[in-house]
Amino acid sequence: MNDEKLMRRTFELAKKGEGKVLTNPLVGAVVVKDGRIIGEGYHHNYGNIHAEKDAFNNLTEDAKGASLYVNLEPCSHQGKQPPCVDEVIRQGISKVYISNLDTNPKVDSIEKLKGHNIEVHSGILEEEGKKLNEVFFYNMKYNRPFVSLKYAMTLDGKIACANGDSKWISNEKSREYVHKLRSKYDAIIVGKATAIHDNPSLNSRIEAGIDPVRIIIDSELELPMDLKVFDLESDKKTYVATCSDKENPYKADLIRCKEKNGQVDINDLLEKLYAMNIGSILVEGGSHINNAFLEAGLVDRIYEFISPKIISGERSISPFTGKGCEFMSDAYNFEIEDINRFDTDILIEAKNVHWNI
Ligand SMILES: NC(=O)C1=CN([C@@H]2O[C@H](COP(=O)(O)OP(=O)(O)OC[C@H]3O[C@@H](n4cnc5c(N)ncnc54)[C@H](OP(=O)(O)O)[C@@H]3O)[C@@H](O)[C@H]2O)C=CC1
Ligand SMILES: Nc1c(N[C@@H]2O[C@H](COP(=O)(O)O)[C@@H](O)[C@H]2O)[nH]c(=O)[nH]c1=O
Ligand SMILES: [Zn+2]
Repeated sequence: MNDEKLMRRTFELAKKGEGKVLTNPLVGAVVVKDGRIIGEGYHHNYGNIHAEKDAFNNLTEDAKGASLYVNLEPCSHQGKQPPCVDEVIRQGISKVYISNLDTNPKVDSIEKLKGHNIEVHSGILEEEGKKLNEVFFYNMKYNRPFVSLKYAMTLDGKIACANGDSKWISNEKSREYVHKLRSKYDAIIVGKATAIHDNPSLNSRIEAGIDPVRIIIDSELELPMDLKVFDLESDKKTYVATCSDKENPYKADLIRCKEKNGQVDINDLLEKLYAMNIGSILVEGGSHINNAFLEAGLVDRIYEFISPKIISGERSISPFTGKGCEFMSDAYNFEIEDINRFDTDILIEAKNVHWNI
């Protein structure tokens, strides 16, 4: 087994924590002795034991003289968990292989490991490791949640007919993929009109799906009481983000936000969500909410499903509304990251050029 293969195994293990580690990183660890794996582990969920400790707990033999493969530099600070670096030293590990250094300013363990005569090799599959933990690295660098927009659009660039009907634009395979996306994101946001018109459940309806926290943006507390999101069996909560100071009429908690031009201030909402430990958000429309995020410079990625249908019409709804750019030089710039087919649909994933990790 070579180093890259073992590092890939740490990635696989790390992914088991997807949707559960919140603002923590996804981390997997493998302990190898004489060419054999003698322990594996991962960071299961926020606040819980770290990957290295989990791997040591699963050892089938003594780790003295073994090598540790871990996709992120072992932590060196006392957080919700004790520093992993001390446990690595205590176990008698002789070599540590790392994909990415931890950009958490509290973490700095390389010199300590070397000081204990432990050989350290970092940067193994560094780019893959970064991609795996892009949300964590983004959170560390920008101190706010990572935001993706998702919408399904016709060939002529519409997300709904003029009367608001949009069921369905994308096909079943595309919609199933959205449930996988929902499992990966900590929270999902929709606007008031989408909540009223579509009455969505905003959960993840696939096998082993993980529900995100649900947030509806409703400035004046004017939603009907019988929405599905208010009566959902889920281990995650539904919130209504508002700038009204009226009493809460809903079977859901309120997130009271600042007001901007008579509506919910999106920047303030994101600050509050980050303080609630929400590291990643999937915004599922509609066009006013999408536009509010775009204009606030808060769209980090777009998942655009395109379905080969045309509805035309001046009043049918586009993915983004608002005044729009006056000149092409004012356009928001994105970079295509990936293109995939789901039967008859295609999915374009595009990243805003304005961030990097
Ligand atoms: N094909 C697709 O992928 C999707 C299609 N859709 C379709 O889109 C349509 C709904 O879109 P749309 O009408 O644009 O409505 P939205 O769902 O975007 O909701 C807009 C409302 O959100 C409230 N709001 C609160 N704060 C803000 C803010 N800062 N900026 C903007 N809005 C704010 C406003 O009402 P208030 O101030 O009173 O609270 C506003 O009228 C539906 O027909 C739906 O079917 C929706 C999602 C996905
Ligand atoms: N999950 C993880 C690490 N996470 C690091 O520790 C921080 C969280 O610490 P705590 O509050 O104690 O859970 C997190 O921000 C990141 O820097 N480190 C590791 O050695 N291995 C792990 O598996
Ligand atoms: Zn740790």
